Amino acid sequence: MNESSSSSSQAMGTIDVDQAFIQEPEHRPSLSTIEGQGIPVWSNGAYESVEHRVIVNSEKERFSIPYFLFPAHDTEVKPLKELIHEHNPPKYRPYKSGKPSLSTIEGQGIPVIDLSPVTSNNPSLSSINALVKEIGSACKEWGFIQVTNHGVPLSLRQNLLEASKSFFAQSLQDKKKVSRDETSASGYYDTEHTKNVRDWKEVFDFLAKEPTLFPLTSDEHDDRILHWTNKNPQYPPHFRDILKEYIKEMEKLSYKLLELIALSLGLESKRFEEFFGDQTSFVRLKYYPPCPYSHLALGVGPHKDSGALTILAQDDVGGLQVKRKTHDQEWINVEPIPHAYIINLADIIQVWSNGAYESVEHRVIVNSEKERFSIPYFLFPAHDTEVKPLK
Ligand SMILES: O=C(O)CCC(=O)C(=O)O
Ligand SMILES: [Fe+2]
Repeated sequence: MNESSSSSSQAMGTIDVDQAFIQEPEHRPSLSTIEGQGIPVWSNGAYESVEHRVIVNSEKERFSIPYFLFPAHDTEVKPLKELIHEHNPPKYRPYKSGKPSLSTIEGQGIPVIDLSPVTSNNPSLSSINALVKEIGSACKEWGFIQVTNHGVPLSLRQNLLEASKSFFAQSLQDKKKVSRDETSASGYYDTEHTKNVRDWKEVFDFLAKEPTLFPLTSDEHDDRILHWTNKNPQYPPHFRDILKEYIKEMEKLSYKLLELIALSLGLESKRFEEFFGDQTSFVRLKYYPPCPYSHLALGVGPHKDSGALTILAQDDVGGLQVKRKTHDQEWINVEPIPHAYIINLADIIQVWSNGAYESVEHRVIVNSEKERFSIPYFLFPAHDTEVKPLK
């Protein structure tokens, strides 16, 4: 099914696997066994592999002896060219055979930092200094942090999560009433691609500032400015109010984080504030439907965030992975910690810090059974900020 027909006629949960969702081999989620890849690929999908299972018996034991026929490890598995023609274009991309290495590991390691020194009353100077140090090493070594005692009311986060679930549970037709369009970057869409591969997700974006000023073109001599406003879904009730309240909390938290990051770099605590007067930040509600092709698709392909930083709430399903910066470059699971926020440094902090703090590659794997919700807040400076290393 091609992309335009899938996006216009069906909700994502029911889409057939599509070339556009298939990840390059090196980006595929890890598999501990190979499934459905030999004959189905060679036959260009004419013969599909079939899901099967073994039930157990309460009284009898059972023995079986499968023989798993695998080709040589260096076989390039792709549809046979005799089976490809105009009416039957290739359905799979080539990949190397062999048992894929277990490419993700359980993730202890991503630092968890308690922000109470900057969220409680009357903190001591020494506790703030210790926190700044902790933030500095987490930024250098990981670029990803989980923070607790961040000051964002739990009830507000839960309300927004519930509102998000109600919104995405609507029919595609209803969601498309607030589709993103050329008049504003705000709204619903389900066709985002990361590095030319379509993500298995739906999103709803809501701008932090109304209007958000954005240049019409990227030409620096063109000073025509767009004034973006938000799409306002009628359902669920109070959606907009909850979003607005949540954004206020994200702003507060982001200013605290910017101060800590500035101090950890040896800068004045308010050094970054001037860039955020007319900020172009936005909150994104994300819905990852269960994916029957979880070994081929990703919720979000490997990428780095392009803003200053991202403050992310994830539910308890898991799926976010970070590429560890150390020599092994392993994908590490970012384990859900109830009520914590995940902070990741993005490209603009990397530039401001002159490379001291790098933005880090991450991705989201999908789950074959469970849906997942997450809420990133992308902190971006004003559109006319000239992003360069601070002198
Ligand atoms: O959903 C997530 O956990 C992370 C999403 C993400 O990385 C992004 O939207 O940039
Ligand atoms: Fe991201």
